[in-house]
Amino acid sequence: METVAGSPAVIVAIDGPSGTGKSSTSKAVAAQLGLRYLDTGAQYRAITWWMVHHGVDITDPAAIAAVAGQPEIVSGTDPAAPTISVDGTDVAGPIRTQEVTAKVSAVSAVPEVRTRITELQRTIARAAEGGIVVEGRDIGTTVLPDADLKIFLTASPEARAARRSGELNGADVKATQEALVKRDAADSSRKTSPLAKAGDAVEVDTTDLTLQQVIECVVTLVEERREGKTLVEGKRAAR
Ligand SMILES: Nc1ncnc2c1ncn2[C@@H]1O[C@H](COP(=O)(O)OP(=O)(O)OP(=O)(O)O)[C@@H](O)[C@H]1O
Ligand SMILES: Nc1ccn([C@@H]2O[C@H](COP(=O)(O)O)[C@@H](O)[C@H]2O)c(=O)n1
Repeated sequence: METVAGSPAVIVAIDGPSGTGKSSTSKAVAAQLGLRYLDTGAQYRAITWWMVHHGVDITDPAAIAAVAGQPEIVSGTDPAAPTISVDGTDVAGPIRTQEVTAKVSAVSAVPEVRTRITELQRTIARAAEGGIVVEGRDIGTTVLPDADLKIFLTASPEARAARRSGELNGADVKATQEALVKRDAADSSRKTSPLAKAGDAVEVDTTDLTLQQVIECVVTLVEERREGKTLVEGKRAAR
């Protein structure tokens, strides 16, 4: 399978805790290299929004599991304009509220929710003929264990909180840090596909890097992987 530009298709998995730069990096890398882009956190937020909107008790995993198959979640994978809708409603704004952010870890820990969303993610990745960058928490470990390249982004909690509070117009950095550390702890300690670095992932600590430096680092890693694939395919063709 080849991309429009003639390069082999690549599947890139980017995981890491909150605020490490997964979305910003993944979007930019995908746009630069002509790949599709999937924000899997947006899908978990979308199903959480649906649960809240339908009055499902978020503290009751059985209640969440019973309706996990109902919402129809559609993700648009253009890195220049990613979209997310639930049952035909554009939820790009509502999924970013404090309420959804506070509840998403509980909903995403329910195994029935993960099975449903993981299937959706694999279907989207399979359909991306030219390749895709998929970002989340369990992409390299569970969703796409055969990805061509796995990256695990990290950054100190202080750096991540400063980035996030900048986004929230100078919100209290300490409170922001506590909230993201709490969410990471919940995501890392759940039983089903927790936030974790895959054994074969390349770890990039972004604490002291600018976003542009991280993007360049990941673009280089993808290009190297593509060159490797071209060599392997060339050898196969020559046999
Ligand atoms: N290396 C960096 N240096 C400074 N700011 C950065 C860097 N990387 C990302 N940012 C900024 O930090 C904020 C969080 O980045 P981003 O949303 O990409 O993180 P994330 O890992 O996807 O977070 P989440 O998992 O919570 O969605 C954004 O405002 C982004 O512009
Ligand atoms: N692969 C993933 C991606 C996300 N989650 C859960 O969704 C939450 C929101 O993610 P953001 O990237 O939008 O911050 C996250 O805290 C996880 O609970 C997940 O479980 N698996």
